[in-house]
Amino acid sequence: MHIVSREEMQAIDHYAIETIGLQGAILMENAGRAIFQKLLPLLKKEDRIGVIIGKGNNGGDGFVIARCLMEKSFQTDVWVVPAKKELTGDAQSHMGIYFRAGGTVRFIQDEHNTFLKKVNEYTVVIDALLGTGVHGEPRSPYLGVIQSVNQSQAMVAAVDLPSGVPANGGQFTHEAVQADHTYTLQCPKLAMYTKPAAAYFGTSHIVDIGIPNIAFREQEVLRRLWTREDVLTSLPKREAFSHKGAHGKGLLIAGSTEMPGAAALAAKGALRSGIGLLTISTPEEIWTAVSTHAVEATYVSRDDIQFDHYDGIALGPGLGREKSTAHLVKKALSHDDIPLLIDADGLFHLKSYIKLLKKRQAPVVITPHPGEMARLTGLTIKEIENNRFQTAKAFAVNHGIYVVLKGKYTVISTPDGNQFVNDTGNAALAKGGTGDVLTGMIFAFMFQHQSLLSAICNAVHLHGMVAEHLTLHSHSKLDVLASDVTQAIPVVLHNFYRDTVC
Ligand SMILES: NC(=O)C1=CN([C@@H]2O[C@H](COP(=O)(O)OP(=O)(O)OC[C@H]3O[C@@H](n4cnc5c(N)ncnc54)[C@H](O)[C@@H]3O)[C@@H](O)[C@H]2O)[C@@H](O)CC1
Ligand SMILES: [K+]
Repeated sequence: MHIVSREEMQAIDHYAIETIGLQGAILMENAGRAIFQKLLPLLKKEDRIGVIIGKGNNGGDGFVIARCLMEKSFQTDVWVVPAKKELTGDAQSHMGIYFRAGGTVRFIQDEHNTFLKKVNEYTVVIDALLGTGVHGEPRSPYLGVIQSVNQSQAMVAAVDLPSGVPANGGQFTHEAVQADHTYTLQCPKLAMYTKPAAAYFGTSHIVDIGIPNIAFREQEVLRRLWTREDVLTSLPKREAFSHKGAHGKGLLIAGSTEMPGAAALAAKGALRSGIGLLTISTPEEIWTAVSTHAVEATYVSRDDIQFDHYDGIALGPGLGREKSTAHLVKKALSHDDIPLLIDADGLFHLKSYIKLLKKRQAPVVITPHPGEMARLTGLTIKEIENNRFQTAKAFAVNHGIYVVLKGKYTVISTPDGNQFVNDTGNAALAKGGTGDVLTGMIFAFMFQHQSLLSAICNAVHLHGMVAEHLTLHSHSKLDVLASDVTQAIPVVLHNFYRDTVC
């Protein structure tokens, strides 16, 4: 499923209407009807429903929903913000259809006080005020209407976007509709996956309005959600006659005397995700501590690493930021025919050797959180958070690497500019150590998947699913530990494999 910016959505609508010939009024009919069908199971006969309509095409969708509600005899008031003559195009057409089908409306300008009273009596409000066409802070009278909707006790169902939320996300401080349900047309907009916009959507529903796939291909939308179906079709098969050497001989350079746990967690993540052979390079003082948790691994001292012996290298978790560990990053980068995964303190050192990235033959994957990304790019964390998609893509393309920008919706960017969004996981993962586990999972998958991209995306997806599994069955979001995540990988993998043919 694609994820689009406001400009991409407008271009896709335009292509569907002008090139394909699927008229805007038909798309609007599809949109309104499809939303109504999805909304129906949530409605009760005794509900008092207010449909609130703005001046653009979002309002037009509202007229279709209002007609569907009327046809099913729901108690509905339709409130219109602009004067009648201000409605144009497809919205005007659907207002006409609604009137000729027997519908009536009330204008907020004419009955402002009645509207304020009524909005508090509704049990359901349909927000069809503003959609992808909004620019900046909602102006009067929209802002006041939005405030009234937010103060009411009604269940609020937003059409396409909660009104006032910018489709592209980014920072905003103005008031916008706080929806309980948002019915997003055709495909998610960027706002659904960015802060603070994501918090306004309530439960999101994707509504198919019939725009043909060719419209997305022609607009070359390079961003999409990585779904369960993607995982099921790309999880690796383990061949019956395969041997340990066929599933990756990996070197994990991680851990320090202060942070032995990071090495253990990354190792455990890799071992639980099917790596064939794992060698861990940590300071010798902590071999015993780490090997208690990763008995299946072998160990090599930092001075004796033979980089060429491995199919891939992961480095960074708990490595430490001392100068003495920086040369390991340089060495790993210099062995440019070996795939490399860099995380945590490895990213700290990477900043000094960033020019080496472009010289490499084999792929590089980095897994920064916003703080690490800020340091790498020279931007602030706020700037990263406000432009997650743009900054991750620019960095991946400029340096020819895969960037896994972690967060509530982890964004995976490829060297050729494609982006994939993960929507699994929850706040249980907002703890030290869970990133180390993810590094291990990605590392192990790198050796076992047909494509590096599906290895990364599957690891991120499953890592999130493990958190969801734990909080669904046995833990609260508070008490999940990174080591619990490593322990629950098997049950989640088992469930996925049960659903595949592998
Ligand atoms: N043919 C299409 O393009 C389709 C569009 N659809 C709907 O149309 C929406 C987009 O329609 P529009 O482009 O007409 O835009 P909107 O309906 O989102 O709103 C545009 C109107 O709001 C005004 N406006 C913009 N910023 C404002 C602000 N800050 N304060 C107050 N008013 C403001 C504009 O002047 C314009 O009149 C989508 O979100 C979707 O709901 C659907 O009907 C499907 C088909
Ligand atoms: K809306």
